[in-house]
Amino acid sequence: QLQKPSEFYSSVMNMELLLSSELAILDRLDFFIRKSQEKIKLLKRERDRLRNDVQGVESIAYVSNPISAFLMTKRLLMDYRDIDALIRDGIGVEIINHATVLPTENDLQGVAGGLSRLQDIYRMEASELAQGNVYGCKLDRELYSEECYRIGTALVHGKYFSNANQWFREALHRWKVEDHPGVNQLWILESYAYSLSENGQYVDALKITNQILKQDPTHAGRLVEKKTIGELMKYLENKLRPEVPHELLCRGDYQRPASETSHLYCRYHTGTSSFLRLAPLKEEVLNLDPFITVYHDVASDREISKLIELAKSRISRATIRDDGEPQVSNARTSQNAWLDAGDDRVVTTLDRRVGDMTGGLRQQSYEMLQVNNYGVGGHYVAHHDWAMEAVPYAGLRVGNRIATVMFYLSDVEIGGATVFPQLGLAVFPRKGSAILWYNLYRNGKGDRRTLHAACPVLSGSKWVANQWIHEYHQEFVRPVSWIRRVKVIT
Ligand SMILES: O=C(O)CCC(=O)C(=O)O
Ligand SMILES: [Fe+2]
Repeated sequence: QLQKPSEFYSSVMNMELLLSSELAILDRLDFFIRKSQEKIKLLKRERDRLRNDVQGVESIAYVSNPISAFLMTKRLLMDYRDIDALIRDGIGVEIINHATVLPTENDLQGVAGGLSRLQDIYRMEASELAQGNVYGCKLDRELYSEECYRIGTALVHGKYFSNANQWFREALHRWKVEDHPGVNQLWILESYAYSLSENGQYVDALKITNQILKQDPTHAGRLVEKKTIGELMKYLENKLRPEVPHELLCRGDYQRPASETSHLYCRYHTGTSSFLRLAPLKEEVLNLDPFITVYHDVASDREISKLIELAKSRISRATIRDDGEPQVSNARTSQNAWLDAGDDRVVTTLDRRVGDMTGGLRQQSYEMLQVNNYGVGGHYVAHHDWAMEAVPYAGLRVGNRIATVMFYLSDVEIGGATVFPQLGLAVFPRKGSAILWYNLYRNGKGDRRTLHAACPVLSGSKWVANQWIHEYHQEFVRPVSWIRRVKVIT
C-alpha cells in the first residue's frame, strides 16, 4: 500500500490524488444511496402490510379474539424486531474510511495562503474570482455565498485579513440574492467584524457589529467570545484609529491633515529652572494628545562623542522581552550599552537636561541611559515602551515607564525614522535633538497611541540614547488624575 502523503497543497501531483479520492467517495455515496433506496422500499412494503392488520379494527373485539391477539403478540415480538434490526443494520458502506486520502486543516490553510498571495501579486479581486474568473481559466460556475465565507474564514485563520474582508463582502452580496444560502448571514457578519477589527478597520468593524446586534441582540456573547468586541472596546477606550501603514511613514510619504497639525507650535521653553532662563530649550510640539515634543540642540557634539565612546567599550546585541526573559529577536536588530552617572559626568549632565525637558520629573526613577546603535537594515518593530504586566518592571520597583526621552546621537543619511503609526507621525533623526513623549495616561494606564517603531536604516549609522522615566517619585510633578490602587510590590 502506498504511503499517504502528509501534505497536499504544495504540489499539483498530490492535489490530483485528492481529486481521485473525491471521485471514489462519490462512487461509495452512490452505492450507499442505491442500497438505502432498496431498504426504504422494503421497509415501506412491510409497513403497509403491518398497518393493514390493525387499520380500523375495533379495540376490545380485536384483543379478545385469540387469533388476532396471538398475531399481534407475535408481530410485536418478532416482526418489529426484524424491522428494527433492518433499520439498525448499516448498509456496510463508510464513504470515508481509514484508506481514504484526505487533506488536513493545514492543506486548507495552505491553499488559502496561496490564493491570498495570488490576490496580492496579480491584483485579483474576490468579486472577480467569485464569478469564476481566475486569470484566464474560467470555472464553469460562480461561487456560492457559503464558499466565499469559507475562503474568508481560512484567510482569517492565516491572518490575511484584508483579503479575507473582500471575501466576506462578496459572501454578503451573494447571500442576499441566493434562494437557499448554505450559510447563516450572522456567521458571515460575525467573521467579517472580527477580521475588520484585526485589520485595524475599527470604524467599519463597529458598523458591522451594530448590524449584528440589531438583528440579534443576544449575539453580544459570541462577539465577546470571538474577541471582536474586546478589540473594539480597546479602540473606543483608547480612541485608536486605523494605523497609518508604517512603510509610508518610514519613507516620509505621509503628511497628517491640517486639522491635526494646525494646533502644533514651536517655542523657546524657559520652564521652571533658572538654567532654562539663560538657555531656553528649543521646543517643537509634534503632537498634543499624547504629548510628544522634540528639543533641538540639547546634546553637544562633544557630549555625544563621549557617550558613544563609553558605549563602544561595552556594547552588545539588544534584546526584547516578549514574555519574561530578554531574548535576541529579529524584531529588534541593534546593539546597546547601559551607562550611569558613575561612568562619566556627561551622563549626569544629560539627566539634568532630561529633568528640564520634563518639567522636573524626578531622577530617582530614571533607568540607566541606554545607548543604541543600529546597523544598515537595523530596526525595531512597533512596540510600546510601557509594560502590560500587572506589576510592570517588577525588578526595578518604580512602576511603569511614565515617559521616554530619546536623544538622537547621529544624523542618518537615509531611513531610520522613529514612527508612530497611530498618530501618523514620523520623526527623522537629527544629531543633538531629543524626542520626549508620555507613555501613560494620567491615571497610569498605558496609552496605546504611543505605539512606535524604528524604521530600518537605509544608509548611515544611527545612534540613539534612551532615558526612561518611571512613575514612582513623580506624584507631585505629574500627579495622577484620580486615585488608583497602586499594587504594592513585596
Ligand atoms: O530608535 C528609535 O528610533 C526608537 C527606539 C525605541 O523605540 C526603543 O529603543 O524603545
Ligand atoms: Fe521604544
